[in-house]
Parts: sequence; C-alpha cells; structure tokens
Amino acid sequence: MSGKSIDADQRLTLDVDKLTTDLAGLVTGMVKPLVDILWFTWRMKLLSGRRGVGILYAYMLLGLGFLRAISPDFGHLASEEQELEGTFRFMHSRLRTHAESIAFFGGGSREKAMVEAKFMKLLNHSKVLLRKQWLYGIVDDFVTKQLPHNVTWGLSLLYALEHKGDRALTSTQGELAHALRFLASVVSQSFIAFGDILELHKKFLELSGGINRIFELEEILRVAQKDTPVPSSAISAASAEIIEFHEVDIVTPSQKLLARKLSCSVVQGKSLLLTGPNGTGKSSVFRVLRDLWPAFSGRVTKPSEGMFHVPQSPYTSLGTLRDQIIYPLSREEAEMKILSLYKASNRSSAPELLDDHLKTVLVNVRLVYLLEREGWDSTPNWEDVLSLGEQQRLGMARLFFHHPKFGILDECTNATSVDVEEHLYRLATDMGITVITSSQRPALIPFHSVELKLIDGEGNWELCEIQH
Ligand SMILES: Nc1ncnc2c1ncn2[C@@H]1O[C@H](COP(=O)(O)OP(=O)(O)OP(=O)(O)O)[C@@H](O)[C@H]1O
Repeated sequence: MSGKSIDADQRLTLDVDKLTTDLAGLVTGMVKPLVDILWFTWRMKLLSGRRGVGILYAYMLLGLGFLRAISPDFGHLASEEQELEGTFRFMHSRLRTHAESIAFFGGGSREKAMVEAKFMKLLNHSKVLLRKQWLYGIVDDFVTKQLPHNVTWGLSLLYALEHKGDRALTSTQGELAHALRFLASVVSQSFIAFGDILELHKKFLELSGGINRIFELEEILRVAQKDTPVPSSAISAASAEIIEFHEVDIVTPSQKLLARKLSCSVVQGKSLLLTGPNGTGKSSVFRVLRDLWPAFSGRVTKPSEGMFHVPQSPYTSLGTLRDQIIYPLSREEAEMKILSLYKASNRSSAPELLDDHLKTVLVNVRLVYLLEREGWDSTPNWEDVLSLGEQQRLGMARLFFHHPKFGILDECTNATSVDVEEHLYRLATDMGITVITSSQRPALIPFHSVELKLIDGEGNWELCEIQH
C-alpha cells in the first residue's frame, strides 16, 4: 500500500457501517412498498373500479416522473458534503497535533484563515443543499400529499358514478366524506409506496458504490499481504552473525534509484556509520533492511532475530513509563524476558525484577528523574509531556532494554546534547551492541569502524574504513 493513497480509515469505519445498515434495510425496503402497492391497488379497485386504478397509476407515473425530472442529484451533493466535512475535520486534527510548532512560527492567523476558508466552503455547500432539500420537499409534499386530494375528487366522482345504484347506502354526507377521506389516503399511500419503489433504484446504485469501495479496500489489503517484501530478483537470507547487502539496488516507491548495487557488510563488533546529505537515502537503506521497501536486486542477509531499529522520529506508545521502555513487548512478555535474563524461576518476583532492571536502564539514559516525577504507573500523553531529546533518550532506553546484537539507529539521538549522545554510544559499545548509525555528527565517528557514504542520492556510494 506504500505508494497508494487510500482513505482506508473512512472505508473501515463509516463505509462498512453504512453498507451493513443499507443491506439490513434492503429486504424490508423492497418488500414493504410492493405489498403496499398490491394492497392499495386492490382497495382502489374495490372503491372505484378499473378506471380508478388506471387514473391512479397514470397520475402516479406522471407525478413521480415530474419529481424525478426536477430532483437535484442529492446523492452527489451529500457525498460532496461528506468530503468537505472530512477535510474540515482533518484540518482541525492537524492543527491540534501541530499547535505548538504553529504557535512558534506565529502561523495562527494563516492557519485560521485556511480553516475558515474550508469552513465557509462547507457552510455554503450545506446551505445550498438545505435550500434544495427545502424547495424539493415543498414540491414533493405538494405532488405526493396535497395533489392526491384533488385527484381524489376526480376519483370520488367515479366512485359516486360506479355506486349510483346504491346511493341509498351512501346517501348520508358523513359516509361519503368518510369514503372520500379513505380514497385520499389510499392515493397518498400508493404514492409513497411507488416513490419507495423508484427510490430502490437509487438505493441499489448507492449500495453497489458502497460494495465497490469495500471490495477495492479488500483487494488492496489482499495484494499487500500477498506481496512478498522481497521481489523474485532479490534474495533474503538469514545469518546469526552478519548484516550484509550484496549488490542491492535501493529504489524508492516512485522508482528513483538512490544506491546502485550497494554492497557492504556489518559483522559483530564492527559498527557502520551511514552518512550523506539530506535525502540521499540513508533512512531508505534501513527501510530495505527492515523489509518496509523491497530490495530490487541482489541479496540482503540479516539475523532472523537480534536486530532492533530506533527510527528517526521518536514514537511514544499509549501507556505507562514502563510500557514506553519495554515497547513493543507487553508487560507479561517483558517479565518473562527478565526472568530468563536473571535465570530466576520465581514468577512472583518478576514485577519487582522488571522494575529494578528498568530503573537501571533509566539511570543509564539519564532519565531517572522521569520515574521520580511521573512514577511507574501514570499514563500521560508522553508525546506532550516529554521534550524531543527525552523522547529520543527513551528510544535508546528501549534499545538497551531489548539488548539486541545489532542496533539500527536512524539519527535517533540528534536532538540530545553531544555529551549525552557520546555517553549513549559508549554504553551501547560496552553492552556489546553493534550499531548501524545514520548520522551527520562527527562526534560519533569514533564509535564506528566503517563509513558508508551515500554521495548524491543518484546511485553513487562509497565505503571506507574509519582510522582510529
Ligand atoms: N514513500 C516515499 N515515496 C517516494 N519517495 C520517497 C519516499 N520516502 C522517501 N522518499 C524519497 O527518497 C529520498 C531518500 O529519502 P530518505 O528518507 O532515505 O533520506 P535521508 O538520507 O534519510 O534524509 P535525511 O538526512 O533528511 O533524513 C528522498 O528524496 C525522499 O524524498
């Protein structure tokens, strides 16, 4: 799905909900008007004979034909309104996410103008839609409710003529009025039933549109799941001790070649520094290594386990401080890990062992004050309460907790001060974690043995030993 932009969230929530509601209402929507039509036709025939039924049908067809001819395309108008609402909501949520940056730039009035412009567009559209609904409602009411009363007069004339022999039975004014009222309601109900049947056509169209959207999503998901991350021309192999690229083309989803036939290897104890100007493809090498992007040729060799990636933009999960460090493990999984690490068998000591271990990790990344400030169990929105540097140090705390053989670090300490960064890398080296680092900071050079330079983002690269 990487290259395809699809409103999956909208389809998974609103569209599925609408489709199931429409499907649930389909049978009753079809049966009721049909039964109504049959029932009212029969009643009408009893009241005013075949000619009456003929007049009723002729009126209904004319009336509904007229209504259809003047009816605005409400389906299209409503979907346009949904789209405008969606954009307006998206702008609001974006504004909330980036509120602080916008405030620093002083972009409040610019953002306000943009949001207001979208709001005005939505408001104007809603006004147009409401006005059309109102006007159409008046005509619709007139044709389906008021006018039938007039038709009823014509039909009642027929009724009177058909029953002129038994006038003695219906001679009182009250009975006649009652019969006419009934006739009017039959006409009106028949109208509604006919309208419902004609509406079915619109409902089927809507339904098929909804089904298409859901099937399209399913198809995309199926293809995405079926897509092997490594195309047939590339081979991926597992090795416990080495990460190796052998003549691998690094290509973006938009088919731009970033590194041609990239070949380099990282053995344990010999860390690699990945350098190059912005946009030359440093993160992309990691994407290929992590199978987020396919390798288009050559061979990628990597351990089946024992690799831990820390991405460029920090990520804090929902949950406690403890959850931040053990992410993506659950608390139970982390406790099992700690039990096996300390070779302890007493399950009840696991929570305490885990918390002690995590505290040591926090001390190592110089974040123990967070534990004193927030405690183990509070669940604030960590993204809001932690600075960028703190979030990056939490990312490194994750690395230390997981203690992999290989750490893949994508400029994940560039918001920390140089001394803290050096301290973190020294710690990783002491722990025996071999790192592949993307960074521009010269201070990190001593922690690596080899440098891979991506030169221009046009395919050229260079590998050199780092002299200590
Ligand atoms: N999903 C994508 N689709 C198409 N092109 C992309 C995609 N993601 C990144 N690119 C492009 O690929 C190129 C390399 O991006 P990459 O993120 O690897 O750069 P980088 O070297 O890590 O940059 P920086 O130093 O700024 O982090 C850039 O030109 C970028 O615009």
